[in-house]
Formats: sequence, structure tokens, C-alpha cells
Amino acid sequence: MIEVKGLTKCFQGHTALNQVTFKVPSGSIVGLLGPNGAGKTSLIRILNQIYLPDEGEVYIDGRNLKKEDAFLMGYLPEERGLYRKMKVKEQLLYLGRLKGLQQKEALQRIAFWLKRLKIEQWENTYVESLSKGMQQKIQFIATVLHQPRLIVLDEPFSGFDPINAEMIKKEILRLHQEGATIILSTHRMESVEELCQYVVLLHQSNKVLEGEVSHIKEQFKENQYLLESKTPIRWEGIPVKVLKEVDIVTGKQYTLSLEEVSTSELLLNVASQVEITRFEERIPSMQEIFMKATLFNEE
Ligand SMILES: Nc1ncnc2c1ncn2[C@@H]1O[C@H](COP(=O)(O)OP(=O)(O)OP(=O)(O)O)[C@@H](O)[C@H]1O
Repeated sequence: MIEVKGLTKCFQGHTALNQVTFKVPSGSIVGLLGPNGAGKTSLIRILNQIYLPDEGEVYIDGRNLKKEDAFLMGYLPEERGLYRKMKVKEQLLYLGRLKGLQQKEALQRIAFWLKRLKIEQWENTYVESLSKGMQQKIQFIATVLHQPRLIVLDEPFSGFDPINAEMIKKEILRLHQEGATIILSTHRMESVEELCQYVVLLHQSNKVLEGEVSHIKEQFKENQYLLESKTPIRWEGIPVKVLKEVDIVTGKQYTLSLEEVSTSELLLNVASQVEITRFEERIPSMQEIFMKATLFNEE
């Protein structure tokens, strides 16, 4: 759906984006990741036509992005911006109308969303007297009210307690199931694990990693295994490197790197000593991949 080619953006001699190219697969949830200052917000602002790039192009459905595409998009910025002196419903109606909704339809959708996010009793309250989390919900509604096909969410969970964060997560998944393409920019890697099928990692203004989460995990695997046993294992004579050993409720957990030994040989050997309660290949977490990919590409 969205394709970005050779995007470059400079601010007073500082290059915030350097020839960044990637694709956002239609109908996916894409994690836009990167350390502080990597260039994510600059990129998001270009996608939302707040900034013009110095070089490069953004394509939507194979053609150049144009002004009217703003109606196809919903953007939840990191720095929230509601009119504090307006009442909730009044404000959502105003923002919905700006995005092209007719009054009647806008009111129906506002009622639907306020109920859905369990804040319908606040519809006639001034925004300034709402809690931070409630204001966040209003801003989330303002982002999705016009049923955008592309939704860009910058740190959508910040300010939410765990219950409300879960509620927003479910709504993101539901919007995805209904066909929206979602770009999620976040520093919370556990959210990336839970929600994203695809990631783009920026570091120091460059794209350093892009692809399906499953492929990236495959690529970063290191032939390591997790083995749990009810009692301690004697490793003498078994060609493995024990990288980590921890006590767990039901016994011991070992992280192993296999040398000159297959998994079945290892299991045969260990099973003759102890009862094995768990054995699996260790798949790196997004947190580990993030750290590795950024450190590897450090200038
Ligand atoms: N309007 C601006 N004027 C000057 N410099 C800017 C401007 N916007 C961004 N920059 C610079 O561009 C670089 C990238 O910033 P950007 O906000 O895009 O990073 P980010 O990845 O969103 O960071 P964070 O995770 O901290 O929000 C930074 O060095 C920042 O100081």
C-alpha cells in the first residue's frame, strides 16, 4: 500500500533521514522502530504530509501521495493535541467533520466509539477536566473516526494503565482485522512482539533492518536451545556450551549453545541422567534484535 523511496530530510545541516526506502505491506501492522533521534517522527510527518522530504518519494497504491490522501489516513501523534476548552463530543464532531464526515454519520460513530472505550458518560465534559488516559482515548477516537485505511500510531500506549492499554491493543487488532494498514511506532518491544507482522528499523537516519518478523527472527537465531530438567544435569563429556543456568520452580533451566552434537544426541544423552521437562530452540526477542541491529550499525 505505502512505498517509500530514497527519503532524505535535513534540518539545519543535520540529516534526520538518509535515503530511506521501504515498503509497508497492505493490511499489515508494521512496527516502525529505532532509538531516540533515529528519524521515526520525521518519517511519520512526511507520510502525513506535515513535512516535505528534501529528496525521495512516497507512493500509495503505486501512485504519488497527494493532499487528499489525508482523508485515507489517521495519525495519532506522540505529542497529543486536543482543544482543552472544548467538550468531548463537540471536539470529536469538529475533528470528524474536518476529515470529511457528514454530521449524522460522525455523531453515530462518536457514540459507537465512546461506548466502545467505556467513556460515554464523559461526552459533555471539557477535555481539560479529563484524566490523561481518558484524553488519550479521545485522541485515539479522533484518529480512527473517519475509518482511515492507513493508521499511524506514535506510542499509542503511553499514559495508559495496563487495563486500558489492553483495551486499545484489542481495538488496534480489530481495526487490522477489518482491513486497515497500521504503522506503529513504539519503544515497547513487547507491543511489537504482540502486534506486528513486519518491522522497519531506523538507526542514525538510516534504515538498518526491514522484513517479516518471522524472517528476521530466523535470521537472528544463534543455534541456542532452552532445556529444563527436574534435577541438575552433569555436562561433562556432552559437547555443549552452557550459556546460562538458572533455578526455576520445577528445577533447572539451561540456555545452551550446541557444538558438534545434534539435538537428538543431546536429548538421548541428557534423558539418561534426568527427567527433561522442556526443550526448545531459543528464538531471539525483538528487544535482543533491536539491540544487536543498532549496535552492529553503530557509527
Ligand atoms: N523540526 C526539527 N528541527 C530541527 N531538527 C529536527 C527537527 N525534527 C527532528 N529533528 C532532528 O532530527 C533527528 C531525528 O528526529 P526524530 O524526531 O525524527 O527522531 P525519532 O526517531 O522520532 O526520535 P524519538 O524516538 O526520540 O522520538 C533528531 O536529531 C532531531 O533533533
